[in-house]
Amino acid sequence: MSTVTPVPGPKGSLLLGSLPDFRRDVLDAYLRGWREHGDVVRFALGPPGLRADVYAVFSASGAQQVLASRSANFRKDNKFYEEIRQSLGNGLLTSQDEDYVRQRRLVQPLFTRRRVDGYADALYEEASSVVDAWRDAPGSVVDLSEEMTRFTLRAVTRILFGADIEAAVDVVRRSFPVIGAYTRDRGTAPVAVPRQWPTPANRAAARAQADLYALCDRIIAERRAAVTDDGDDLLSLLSRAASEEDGSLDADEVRDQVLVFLLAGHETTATSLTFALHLLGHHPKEQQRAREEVDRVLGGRPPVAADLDRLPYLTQVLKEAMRLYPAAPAIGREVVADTEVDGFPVPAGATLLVVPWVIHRNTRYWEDPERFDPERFTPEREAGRPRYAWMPFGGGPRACIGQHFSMLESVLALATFLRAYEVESLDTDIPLDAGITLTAKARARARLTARQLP
Ligand code: HEM
Repeated sequence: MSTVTPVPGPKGSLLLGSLPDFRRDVLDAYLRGWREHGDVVRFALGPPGLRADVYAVFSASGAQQVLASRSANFRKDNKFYEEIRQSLGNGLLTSQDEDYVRQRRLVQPLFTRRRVDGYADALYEEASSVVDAWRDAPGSVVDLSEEMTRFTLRAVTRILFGADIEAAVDVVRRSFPVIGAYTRDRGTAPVAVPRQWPTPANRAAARAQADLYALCDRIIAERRAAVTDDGDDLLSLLSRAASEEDGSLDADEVRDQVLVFLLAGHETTATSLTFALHLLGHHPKEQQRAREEVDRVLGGRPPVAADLDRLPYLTQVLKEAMRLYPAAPAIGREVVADTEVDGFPVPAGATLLVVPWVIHRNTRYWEDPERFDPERFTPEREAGRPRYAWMPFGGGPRACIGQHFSMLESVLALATFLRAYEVESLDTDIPLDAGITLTAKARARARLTARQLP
């Protein structure tokens, strides 16, 4: 007979279980769950009779089992992914089975290391135009979150879609937060009213979705009008696949793909960059060390892809920022066969969350976890830690396709920014929003002081 222990967890309120805690501050609810109950925790959400169990995994070994070694037992069939599918379509992030295999095979060539390294010039140009624009910032103060969102969105539309659509910034900034909050709320609600009902939340989400679809259609149409079919960016690749006779991609799939890459390709990296700069702006010593490395390695020349390996301290800073602020704070799955995670039983049909927000703070791997300390990522110290103790990009067969793109973009951008400015953060404790991704809920202001370029 098996001797597995039932999964512990908070009782929560009599009426709604842990749902009010999740609604109030889900990141805090995860952390408290881990502190009080351990590495695998069961949260009961909703009123008795409609209560849904959500299993949360807070250990590196558990994450590895769910995402990699036992990944066949966990699918993207959970409510949260279903909500994303409803809002953003069936692109590479949400698709499964044959659709997924076909889509991934199609876009994979654009994300090989060599190919991504070829985007370095464009990334540097976009980062330089941010640096130029900052010279006119009123009072030399900027909101890092707004600046980084604009930067990453411009970079992704230019590189992946060959488009320069300034209007995209407004539409995306207005629409994605609405979809994010809506997805999170419906994803945890015991019962959600049908999307077609004219409630204020449904109407706002439908409007946001329509605006995003219109934006994607416009990106696709403008691109079609502008070029022949020999482009080699994502949009050209998708359009060619759509016009092939075997119908390997239909028009909706092209739009869904554009939408997913628009979201996944910018908001996440914007969060990493925002918090990397925000943290450096509070830690002048670390900032100075990173800048000295940049000056030493680059001198006066623009950064190139090979500099990623030559800027180890800056990369450590970025990794530490991504540890403290993982852009995907929880990664959801549905359990499809009774199985065990870290020795605890999880039943088929349950929702399961792998939670980098907590794994990145688990004291089993991280001493004094709330402290900003890039030294944690020296090669020696990294080698002493389990692979999944740091996992902002997920892992296993569904790991992030944009990992190298994002790291290259962030390091080149940080090098470009730090070379031109000293950064002083003016806000502490930026409130966070954990919708589809983790974002700053308030401004993260920084005062910039221009430097004499070396
Ligand atoms: C800091 C930056 C980023 C973070 C933290 C991040 C995080 C993640 C995570 C955790 C997953 C796995 C989700 C799951 O297993 O359910 C994922 C998947 C994905 N990411 Fe990223 N991502 C980042 C940047 C990017 C960029 C720059 C792109 C595109 C250019 C991108 C595109 C995607 C796509 C398409 C998937 C789905 C991949 C698949 O299932 O095959 N991401 N990302």
